Amino acid sequence: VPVSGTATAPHAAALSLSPLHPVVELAAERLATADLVAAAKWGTDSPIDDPAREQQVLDNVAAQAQQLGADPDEIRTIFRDQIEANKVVQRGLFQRWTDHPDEAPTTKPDLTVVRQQINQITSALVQALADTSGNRGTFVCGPELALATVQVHYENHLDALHTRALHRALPSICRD
Ligand SMILES: O=C(O)C(=O)C[C@]1(C(=O)O)C=C[C@@H](O)C=C1
Repeated sequence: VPVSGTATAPHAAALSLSPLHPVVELAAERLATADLVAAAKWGTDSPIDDPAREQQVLDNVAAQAQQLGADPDEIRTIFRDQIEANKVVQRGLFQRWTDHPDEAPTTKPDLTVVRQQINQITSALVQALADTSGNRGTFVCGPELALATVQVHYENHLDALHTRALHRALPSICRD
């Protein structure tokens, strides 16, 4: 079944009824990195909130949007939500690890390496957003977003925390 025109997104091949599936899938993949970020920061002086890094992410996505002919301000707004959602997961995990120290991570990923991974997903997500610009402005955007969210939820076996965060990531995807 031919789906949306997102040949550049690696996961666009997934069978889906929703053209927004790649967008929601990449948002979920970006949220999955929050587990690694949290593990990298746990027990260190690095705070969950890093405004300088956020600025860097937002400036990068705006520049990429411009190159793709997408609206930089719209992409910035969408990524403010991706970042807030990422922090929902990080805070949730810190709380869990504080309450249950036996569940805390025993290995510490390198934050620099994790951020390179985030950069790749971020870039693929900007591309998917540019590819679906038309879809995101129609009256069926909401239903298509809801359908893709249900599908990604089941495909990725999201737990309650990541489900809550995914919903935090999506309010700015549809234009109206
Ligand atoms: O890179 C980090 O330190 C992260 O926590 C990830 C991230 C993001 O989503 O890009 C989220 C929160 C921080 O304030 C900065 C960036």
